[in-house]
Amino acid sequence: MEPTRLAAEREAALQREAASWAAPTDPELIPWATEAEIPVLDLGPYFASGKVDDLEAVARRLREAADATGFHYVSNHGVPSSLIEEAFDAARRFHALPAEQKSRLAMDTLPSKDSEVRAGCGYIETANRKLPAREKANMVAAFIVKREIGPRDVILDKMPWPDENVLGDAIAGFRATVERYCAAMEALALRMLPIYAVALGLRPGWFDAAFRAPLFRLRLSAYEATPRGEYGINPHVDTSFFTILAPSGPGLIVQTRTKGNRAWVRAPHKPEAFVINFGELLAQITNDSWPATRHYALNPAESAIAHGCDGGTFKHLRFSLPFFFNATPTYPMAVLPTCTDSENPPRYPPMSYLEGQGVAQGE
Ligand SMILES: O=C(O)CCC(=O)C(=O)O
Ligand SMILES: [Fe+2]
Repeated sequence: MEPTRLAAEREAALQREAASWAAPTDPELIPWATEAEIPVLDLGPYFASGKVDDLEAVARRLREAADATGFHYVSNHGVPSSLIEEAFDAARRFHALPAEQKSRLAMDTLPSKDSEVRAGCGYIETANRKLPAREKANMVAAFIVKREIGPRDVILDKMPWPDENVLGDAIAGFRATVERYCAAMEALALRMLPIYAVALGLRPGWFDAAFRAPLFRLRLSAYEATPRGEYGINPHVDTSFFTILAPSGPGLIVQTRTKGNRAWVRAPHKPEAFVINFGELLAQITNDSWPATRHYALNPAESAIAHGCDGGTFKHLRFSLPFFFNATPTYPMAVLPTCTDSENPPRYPPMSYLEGQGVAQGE
């Protein structure tokens, strides 16, 4: 079957499957994850020394996390907390702009000459049915930019940035901050690749060739208090290789699969750490041995206030900054040699992100 058809069919199958995930909208019904269920990988020792022993130690932890639950945090990642705060502040200032200004940057109304380059970028308002497209609305607003070096030349310059000349102080420095945050996230993602390679039984530089011109997408999301019975963002898996997520407060719910038993748990908020979600591209090359993380989010502001906490730094709004990280979008990604054998043949033909997950993402 043609790879793109295959990918489209996979997305359709995934949507059907997602409809059957029993994901409670009331966070009170969901237990908090234990430390064992969601391990924190300390990147500090390996990043500081660059030594093989430290690489192998953190890779072992990753392997355990992947086998046990398929989800983890990273701490001592080297991204300054001041930059993360600035990025949250940029998100806050963007979402505080007048609705009329934001609607000029709306994802589906951008000029057609840029529509291919800007597919999936720009502003989506709250109560949208995009990303993911599901029956229930996503009670989240977002501003999305991406960078894709390659034939389509999707550079940050071509993103629908708010006009700082027109909007003045309210948004001054926004683009510079977002670009600095993207650069820091990309550098972190690239530094994490050897850990992923070693955890998968490969040499540290295994992923270098596939990630020469990585595609990334950054989303600045704002969740108002999620009404009862609704989702902030519907249950889904990310299309990425992995996603590095910074939430401003609690509200992320993930499905663990401890000893094969799937269970929804509330991910505790760890301001000093990033959350890492495995995406579909990683699932593809691991022959589904590292499945994409099922997750959703809501802003439990009301329940947080009832429990004597103000819902995070930003009171009633919850912000999150997911950085979706991918290989070079045209690079054919084959199932890894360590994830297949004669009894477990590859489930997927070599397929680039653009031929595969990118189809469902509307690239
Ligand atoms: O806001 C969150 O914690 C998760 C967001 C998310 O899953 C996404 O945007 O893909
Ligand atoms: Fe996600």
